Amino acid sequence: MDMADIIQNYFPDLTDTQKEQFAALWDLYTYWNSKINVISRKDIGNLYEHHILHSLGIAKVIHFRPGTEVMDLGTGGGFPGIPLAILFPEVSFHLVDSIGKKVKVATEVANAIELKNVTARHCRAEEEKRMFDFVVSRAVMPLPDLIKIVRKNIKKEESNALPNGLICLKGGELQHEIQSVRHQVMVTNLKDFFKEEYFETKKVIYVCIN
Ligand SMILES: C[S@@+](CC[C@H](N)C(=O)[O-])C[C@H]1O[C@@H](n2cnc3c(N)ncnc32)[C@H](O)[C@@H]1O
Repeated sequence: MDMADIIQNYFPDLTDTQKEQFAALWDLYTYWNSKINVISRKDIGNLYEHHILHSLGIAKVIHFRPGTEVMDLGTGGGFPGIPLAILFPEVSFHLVDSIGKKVKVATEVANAIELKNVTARHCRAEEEKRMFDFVVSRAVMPLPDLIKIVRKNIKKEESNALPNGLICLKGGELQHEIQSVRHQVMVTNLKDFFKEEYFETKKVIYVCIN
C-alpha cells in the first residue's frame, strides 16, 4: 500500500491534484527534515499517519466554507496548516511561527506543491494583528495561553456552521487545561474517526471565541 493511501481511505473524495499534492509531501518532508528538523527524525517514517492524517483530524470537526480565513499558530514545518490547505483549496491559511527556519520549510513545501492558498510569516503570534475566522494549532502551548493570544485575531462576523474560534489538536489528559477555560469548549475524540492506535488518545478541541 502506498503511504499516501491512508489519507485516501479517510478522505475518499480527493481530486487528482490533491492526491498528487499529498503524495509529493513524502519526498519534500524527508528532504527538508534532513536539513532542518521539523519532525522528530525517529518519527519521519510515520509522516502520513502521525502528522498529515492527524492534521486532517480538524476536517472531521469542521468543513470550512470557501473564503474562510485561518491562521495556523506555531505551524513549525506546516502542521496542521499544509495538509488542511491541500484539503480545502478555497480556504486561505496563514502560517505563523517564531522560528524562521521552520517557516522556510513550510514555505518551500507549499511552493513546491503550488499551494495558492497559503501565506507564511516569521513572527511571534503575539505580534500578528490580522483577523481570521479560525485559528488552528498543534502542540504549541496550553489552551489558556493560546486563548489569550488569539482573542485579538478572531473576527466578529461568522461565516461557518461553527462560530469562529480556536481549534487545536491535543493528546492525553486535558481535563485540567479545559477546566480553567471560561469559553464554550467542544472535545472530539479522533479515535471515533481514525482506527489506528496512534489516535486512541488524540483529541480535537474547539473553543468558541467571541
Ligand atoms: C512542538 S512545535 C509544533 C509545530 C507544528 N505545529 C507541528 O505540530 O508539527 C511548536 C512550535 O510553536 C512555535 N511557537 C511557540 N510559541 C510561539 C509563539 N508565541 N508564536 C509563534 N510560534 C510559536 C515554535 O517555534 C515551534 O515551531
